[in-house]
Amino acid sequence: MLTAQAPTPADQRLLATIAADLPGRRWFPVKGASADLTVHAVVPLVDPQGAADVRVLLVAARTAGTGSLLQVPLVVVAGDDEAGAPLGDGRTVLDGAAHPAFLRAWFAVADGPGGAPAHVDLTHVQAITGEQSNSSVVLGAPDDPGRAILKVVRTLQHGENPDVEVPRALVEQGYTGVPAPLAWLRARWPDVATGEVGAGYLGVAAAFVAGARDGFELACELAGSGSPFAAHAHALGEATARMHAALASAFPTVADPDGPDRLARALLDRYAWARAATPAVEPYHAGVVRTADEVRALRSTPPRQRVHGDLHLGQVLHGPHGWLVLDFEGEPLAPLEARTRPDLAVRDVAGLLRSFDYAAAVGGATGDAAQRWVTAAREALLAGYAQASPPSSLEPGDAALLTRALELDKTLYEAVYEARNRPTWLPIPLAGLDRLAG
Ligand SMILES: Nc1ncnc2c1ncn2[C@@H]1O[C@H](COP(=O)(O)OP(=O)(O)O)[C@@H](O)[C@H]1O
Ligand SMILES: O=P(O)(O)O[C@H]1O[C@H](CO)[C@@H](O[C@H]2O[C@H](CO)[C@@H](O)[C@H](O)[C@H]2O)[C@H](O)[C@H]1O
Repeated sequence: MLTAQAPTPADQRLLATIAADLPGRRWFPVKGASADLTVHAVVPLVDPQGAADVRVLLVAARTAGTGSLLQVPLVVVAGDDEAGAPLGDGRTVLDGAAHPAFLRAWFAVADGPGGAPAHVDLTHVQAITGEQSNSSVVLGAPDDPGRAILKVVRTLQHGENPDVEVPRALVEQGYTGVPAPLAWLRARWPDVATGEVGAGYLGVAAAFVAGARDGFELACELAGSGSPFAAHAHALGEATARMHAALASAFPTVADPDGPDRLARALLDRYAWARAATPAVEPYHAGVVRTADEVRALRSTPPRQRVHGDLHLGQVLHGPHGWLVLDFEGEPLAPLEARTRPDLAVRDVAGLLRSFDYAAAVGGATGDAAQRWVTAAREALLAGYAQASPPSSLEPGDAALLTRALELDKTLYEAVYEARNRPTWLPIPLAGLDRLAG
């Protein structure tokens, strides 16, 4: 495992050169607030070919109320390059995430069964440009059967990375609904607030699924053209049920006698967290309290188990053999401990249901047509999930209340996510709050 080093004045100068560019990047976690950026540490990666100078900066980003540690891989090359920023000394600094020198350096020290993919052409790289919180790069030429995709984690945390731990456990179970992890890179660095040194993941590479479509792009396209998504949604419901069964056999499940009370409190806490982050949720307070009261009156909730934690259409791929699930990191805005805790499986179903609202809105469906598209997709997803799950211990009315409460919980989270990351998308969760708690 690598150990981060103290930054040099040259690293602070590198950051100063690119700092103005960072807040505009999709992965930058706090939009619209002025962030104080400093290089906290540097991970020593070296290009084995010595073709360029690789600098992986761990940048502390502080704004009023939040603080993050961001991974910013850079490559410094001699001469001019219009893709980068001149350093004023005849050299240029480039974004490293998709640069062959960074990728060679990364794989030279990564762990895992595919740690040194001699068969993958690291000069043939393509950065993914979708709606993502991290930076993913596809490695290898289109006809290369050993293609991989490397995810460079942008917001770093100490601890296990569920995106490595969970797919590995599922693959060991013989489950085929996730791309197999091939390589991962860990490092030690001091915590920004306490200085305590801990270890965390900088990135993970997985087998690339060729010929697959991002579920969100597919759903937006179908919603926009007025084409149904119901058959896909039914299959996605079935795939989600199979994923939950595999997770329940790979990780412990726990009965939760205090489930209704715990969930009611969690919903109220979520509201308080969201209200502190954005005043836009204020009008829904009474609706949240009402739902929490209904949840508290439930007789029981199902046992808790390991779940995906942030399942939505952007986390699933529609491939030649059906749906595959990605990105087991849970909600990026939540602390790691909360993201790995056993939880209600129906939370993932609620996440997917929310996604249909997003796909209709972003895909451009409007009015009654949008409403019909969303309703058909919702019903099909729930039917597919129920069909492939063991019989529920809940009365149908209680199951519907649980799903609605978890949808409301997710929508409050989304309001914060959008306020921070994509303020122009905030109306999507606010419309959801109107429906669920208006
Ligand atoms: N194994 C894979 N094969 C093909 N495409 C993938 C694979 N993993 C991720 N992708 C694509 O990359 C996108 C981002 O991946 P994801 O793990 O969701 O990253 P993030 O944490 O940044 O949201 C996905 O939406 C998908 O389109
Ligand atoms: O995919 P991530 O783990 O980065 O998840 C975060 O970002 C998602 C957006 O990229 C966000 O999802 C929201 O937008 C999606 C469309 O872009 C939509 O499909 C989801 O339903 C909606 O929640 C997710 O909440 C956030 O944690």
